Amino acid sequence: MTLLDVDGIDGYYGESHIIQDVSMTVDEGEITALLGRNGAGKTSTLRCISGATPPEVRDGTIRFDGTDITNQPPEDIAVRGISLVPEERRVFTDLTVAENLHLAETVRNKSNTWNRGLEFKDEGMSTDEIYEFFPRLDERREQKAGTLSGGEQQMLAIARALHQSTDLLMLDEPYEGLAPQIIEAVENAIERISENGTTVLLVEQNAVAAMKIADRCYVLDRGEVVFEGAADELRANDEIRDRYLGV
Ligand SMILES: Nc1ncnc2c1ncn2[C@@H]1O[C@H](COP(=O)(O)OP(=O)(O)OP(=O)(O)O)[C@@H](O)[C@H]1O
Repeated sequence: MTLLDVDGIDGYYGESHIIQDVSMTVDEGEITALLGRNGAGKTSTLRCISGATPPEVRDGTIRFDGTDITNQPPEDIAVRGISLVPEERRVFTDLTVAENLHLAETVRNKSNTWNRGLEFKDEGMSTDEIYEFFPRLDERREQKAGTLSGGEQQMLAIARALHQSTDLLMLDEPYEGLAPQIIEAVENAIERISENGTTVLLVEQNAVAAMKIADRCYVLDRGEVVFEGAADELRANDEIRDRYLGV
């Protein structure tokens, strides 16, 4: 079943037409990867979906679970079950792991009442569930987030997102700046999240790593979709990989 349906969107930063007629679907239970070089428009596409502005969507439709969410405020989209872990990870470096998680939980509970009567339809993961899911974070509860490794910080950022009820988890370049063996740990975490029933939209420049765990892939170039297909098809397509991904 299609969970997210992006249908011919055009996204603009002021007069710059950056996202050009982009269509993609994300099926429930799958890991979908959105790939492309630096500046291809991956982050901008995620921002359109999450309701962050800019860019502004001037044409086309974004439907989540059948509902039109195009250009809705980000908090209205979040309560429907879409969670975004942005590229910059946004953990509070001076706070401990436990404090970071506590803060995420507090914000979730508050936004239930703040959101003009809108409510998350389910609870997110509890702190205990999160520690079960990420044993590394459990071991480092009292450690300041700023002293964690890059991979651990990424896991903490993902854990914070899962504190809100999440049907679709969108990850913006989770492997950026991580050493290969750490990438593997984050990969494993994403796979377990997927097996646990959460649909994943993974944005990555590291196409090789993303193709390993993705079911379907989209490749963007200059704000346009230039390939869509199964991860195996992309792996077998030397031309597209060479031309748009450099791998
Ligand atoms: N706030 C902004 N105002 C104007 N142009 C922007 C803005 N943010 C991004 N762009 C432009 O939009 C295009 C796509 O950028 P985007 O960040 O979406 O690409 P990306 O594929 O995510 O690349 P990266 O890996 O560098 O994040 C780029 O040409 C960029 O310069």
